[in-house]
Amino acid sequence: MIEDALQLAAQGRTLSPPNPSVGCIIATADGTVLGQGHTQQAGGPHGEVMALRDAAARGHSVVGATAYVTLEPCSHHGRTGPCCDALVAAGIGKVVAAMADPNPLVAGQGFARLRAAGVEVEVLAPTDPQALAARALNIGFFSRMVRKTPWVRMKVAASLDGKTALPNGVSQWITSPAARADGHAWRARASAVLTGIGTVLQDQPRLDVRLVPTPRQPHVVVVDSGLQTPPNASLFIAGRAVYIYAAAQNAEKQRALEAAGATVIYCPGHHADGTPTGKVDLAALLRDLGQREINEVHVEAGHKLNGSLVREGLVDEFLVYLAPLLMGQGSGMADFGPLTELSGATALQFTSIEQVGPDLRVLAQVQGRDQF
Ligand SMILES: NC(=O)C1=CN([C@@H]2O[C@H](COP(=O)(O)OP(=O)(O)OC[C@H]3O[C@@H](n4cnc5c(N)ncnc54)[C@H](OP(=O)(O)O)[C@@H]3O)[C@@H](O)[C@H]2O)C=CC1
Ligand SMILES: Nc1c(N[C@@H]2O[C@H](COP(=O)(O)O)[C@@H](O)[C@H]2O)[nH]c(=O)[nH]c1=O
Repeated sequence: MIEDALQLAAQGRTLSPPNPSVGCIIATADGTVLGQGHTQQAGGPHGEVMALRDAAARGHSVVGATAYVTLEPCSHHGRTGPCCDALVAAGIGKVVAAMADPNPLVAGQGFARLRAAGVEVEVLAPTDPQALAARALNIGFFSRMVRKTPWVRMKVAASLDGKTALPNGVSQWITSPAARADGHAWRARASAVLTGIGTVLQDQPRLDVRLVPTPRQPHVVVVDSGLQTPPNASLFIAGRAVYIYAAAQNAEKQRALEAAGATVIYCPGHHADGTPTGKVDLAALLRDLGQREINEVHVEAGHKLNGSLVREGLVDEFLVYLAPLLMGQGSGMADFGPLTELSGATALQFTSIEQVGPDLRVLAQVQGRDQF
């Protein structure tokens, strides 16, 4: 049942940010499903309430039934009322949860509230594969709650020899239409797509989700020290937030970009001795995005910004599409270093390798990054 609830939660993942997506199945002891649902858009009902409504719509009583949930039911008043109270009021007899909510404001209180109301509570062990899957599903939300910064996933489209652009800047297209559509599905689950001014000027990208259906477009974040983003750039799309992070103020350029719909944020970097770097402070940028309720950041940038993000230890996960091409000369994935010892290399752990069309999709996490 938790497996099915996880699938429901996955369906809500593009919809729910900044909330976590929770799947819920209400069933009898013999496994008959009475109702099911997943979290709707922010401000809308959570998975538990959707499942209770589904059961009511089907004419089922849920008194004494078991609710299988992918996350500890909430116990606080946020944009909606506490799910615990809704489950108790409906007469649910038992809750089986994949994991506790790591949000320090919630952790354990949902279970305590249910138990206090006489509901039996069972929680999977944190090492259970389904508990791990539940954590991965909402990793951006948990990151924001616990670390106060988003989960950063760097997407790269490269040739087999690791090149992301030719020396003249040309990079479209290295990967196949199937891999690009898959990339859009990953954009869709992110709260924001982050890029650098080099990519904006070279590619004129849109960085939206249009190759797969989506109920919501991610915001766009541009790292642009000198406010060089053209006000007529293709990434300005009606109704979508564009955040431009700059290192120095320029009132005239700021006005033009704000007129185009951007929010301009000054975020200058400093060397250890306090002198300005002239570049955007990337760690501060991520903290600021956390405060703006950004859960997952999907990076699609060139080798320079990618290099800074890796060098500063700000990347959690890599989503790399490898095309069956050799490009020889050109830009790599991330310019950092040079290292003199292999012990200084960023150690990763492959978490998934799949073929997408003619390309390979490799997912790798920086070792230890999900230990929070
Ligand atoms: N195959 C792929 O997956 C992709 C390929 N590309 C290709 O990459 C190329 C562009 O690469 P690139 O020029 O590196 O572009 P980037 O997108 O990496 O942007 C780099 C710029 O970001 C700005 N920046 C601001 N703060 C920082 C910081 N702290 N650290 C690093 N950079 C910072 C700098 O400009 P400033 O100082 O002015 O702010 C820098 O020049 C294009 O050819 C494009 O087609 C791009 C994306 C994906
Ligand atoms: N070249 C390359 C990619 N490049 C990325 O896609 C961006 C263009 O996005 P959009 O304007 O929304 O289509 C571009 O600026 C760069 O970030 N992506 C891929 O999946 N495969 C590829 O071969």
